[in-house]
Amino acid sequence: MIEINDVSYRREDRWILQDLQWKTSANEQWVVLGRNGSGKTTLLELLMGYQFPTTGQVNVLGHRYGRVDVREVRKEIGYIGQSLMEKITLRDPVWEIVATGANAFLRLYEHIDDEIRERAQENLRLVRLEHLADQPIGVCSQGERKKILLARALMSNPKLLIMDEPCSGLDLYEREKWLLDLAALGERDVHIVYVTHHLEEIIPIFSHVALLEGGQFIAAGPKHEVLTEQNLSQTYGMPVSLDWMDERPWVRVKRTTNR
Ligand SMILES: Nc1ncnc2c1ncn2[C@@H]1O[C@H](COP(=O)(O)OP(=O)(O)OP(=O)(O)O)[C@@H](O)[C@H]1O
Repeated sequence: MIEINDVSYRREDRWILQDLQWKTSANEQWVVLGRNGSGKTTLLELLMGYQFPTTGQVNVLGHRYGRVDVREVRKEIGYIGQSLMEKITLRDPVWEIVATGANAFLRLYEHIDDEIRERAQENLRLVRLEHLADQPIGVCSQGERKKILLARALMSNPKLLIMDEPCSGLDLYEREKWLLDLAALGERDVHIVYVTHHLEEIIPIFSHVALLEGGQFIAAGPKHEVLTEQNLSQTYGMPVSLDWMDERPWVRVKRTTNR
C-alpha cells in the first residue's frame, strides 16, 4: 500500500526526515507515534503528495510519486487533519461539507447529484450525526466536527485513510465514541495510517506501529514487538512503563529520583 525507500526531507539547512524505509501491506493498520517535531505531519504530507522528498522514493497505492498526477492518487485517499478543518467555511451546512469529500474539493460550486446527497446522509448516519445535516458546521462541537470529517473522508470510498491526531481536543467521552466509529471501519476494506500522541488510542483494529524520533524510525512493525518500554522510553526521552488493558496499551511515566 505504502512503500518508502531511502526517503529524506530537508527544509532550509535542516533534515526533518532522514533515511526512512517503510513498507505497509493491505491487511495492516498503522499508528505513527513520536514527540512534537519528530516529523509525523511531514511524513503524512509526503504520503499525500503535498511535499516531495529531497531524496528517495514515495510509492502510494502502487503509484510512484513524481511519475503520476498526485491529484488522481489523492482521490483514493481520505485525509483528516487540522489543516483541512482550517480550510473549511464555517457557515457551510454539514451535509455539504460531507458531500465535498466525493470529489476532493473543499466547497461545492455546482449542483449536487441526488446520489451524492444521499451518500452524504448515509455517511452522517454512520457517525450518528444525521440530525445535524442542515446545520452550519460552525455551530458543531469539536467532537462533532471530527466525526463530520470522518464522514467526509469516507465519501470517496478511499483505499487509504490518513488521520493526523483526529482525537485532539476531544474529552474522554467524545474520544471513546470516536474510537468506536473508527473500530467500525475495521470491517471496511480501508488501509489506515493514524498519527497520535496518545497510546491508548491504539485500539485493537491497529496491528502495526512506527516510532519516529528526530526524523528517523526507531522501530516499525507489529505493535506488540514495537511497543516495548525500551522503545517508548527512547521515543519520548524519559523512562516509561507500559501496560496492556482491554487490548490497548497504556503508558505511565516512571518516577525517577532525579528532579
Ligand atoms: N515549512 C517548514 N519550514 C521549516 N521547518 C519546518 C517546516 N515544516 C515543519 N518544519 C519543522 O519540521 C519538524 C517536524 O515537523 P512536523 O510538523 O512534521 O512534526 P510533528 O511530529 O508532526 O509534530 P507535532 O506532534 O508537534 O504535530 C519541526 O521541527 C518543524 O519545526
